[in-house]
Amino acid sequence: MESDFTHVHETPPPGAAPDWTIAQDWGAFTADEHAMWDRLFARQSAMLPGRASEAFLRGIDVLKLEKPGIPDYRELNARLTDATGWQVVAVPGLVPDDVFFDHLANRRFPAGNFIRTPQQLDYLKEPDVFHDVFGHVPMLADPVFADYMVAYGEGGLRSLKYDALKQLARLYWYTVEFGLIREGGGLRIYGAGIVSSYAESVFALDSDSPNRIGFDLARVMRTDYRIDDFQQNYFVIDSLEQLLDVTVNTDFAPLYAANAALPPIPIADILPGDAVITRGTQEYALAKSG
Ligand SMILES: C[C@H](O)[C@H](O)[C@H]1CNc2nc(N)[nH]c(=O)c2N1
Ligand SMILES: N[C@@H](Cc1ccccc1)C(=O)O
Ligand SMILES: [Fe+2]
Repeated sequence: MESDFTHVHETPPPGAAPDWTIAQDWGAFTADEHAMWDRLFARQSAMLPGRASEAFLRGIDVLKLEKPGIPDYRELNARLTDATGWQVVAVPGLVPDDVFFDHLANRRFPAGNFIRTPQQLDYLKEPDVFHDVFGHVPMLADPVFADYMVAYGEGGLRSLKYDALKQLARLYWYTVEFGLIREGGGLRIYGAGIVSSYAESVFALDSDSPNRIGFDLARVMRTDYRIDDFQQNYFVIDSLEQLLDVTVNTDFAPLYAANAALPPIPIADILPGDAVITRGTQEYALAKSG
């Protein structure tokens, strides 16, 4: 998951290329860092069958992510490129928005080249290699989702021309990071921010606290989100094909303009036009707000 503040200075840190990439230097990861990956992988992969979308589970399999240790991108990218032409590139952390979008538009997924400490086990502010590679990369092995991510990158670069970054970031947040999908007669998870979190993988499907609302493009692009706690809303797509078709075949420019003239939708609100799957109690968020 990415945080709200991204680098405002445009120059890459020392040792990084102009596109902010660095060598993964896989040999430099310590036994403890590999052990942290294995601990996180074991916990998530034990609880995701039946919860994560089939596309996600297929990606884990195709990319052989069950192999112990932090994946070596030389091996991972050979499989990923075979599947959809994507590759993972190492970056030191959050990169500027335009740099991020350009990578996606060129089928390069930027992954943080560090792993969380035991103290950060259940939450950290910046995306580490576990969130990025375990959370995001399996979906990039799915051809439809892989095409969505390229289109998103291109759309991101376009959104900067309309000063509509915030609207586009909401689309990313409610799909790529925290998306749910109808599957097998129920709901499954495809969002990376959920699958990389044990607690939210339970909360997103089982809790009666959050709203679960059928995906609607214009509505999602107006809806604020949390960056520091479980989501109060989850949006549900019918299929990855639906997500790709709707976003690629809609010209966002008129949407950007229309939404800019309207106030953001408060996080927990449900609108009359919403396709409501769960009208949440928001008890979790209310309890946390004290
Ligand atoms: C969409 C928006 O630009 C978003 O915050 C980007 C910014 N920079 C990033 N940088 C990295 N490395 N990873 C990310 O997920 C993001 N997200
Ligand atoms: N259709 C969007 C581009 C886009 C495609 C797919 C995902 C997100 C954005 C536009 O007109 O800008
Ligand atoms: Fe993320």
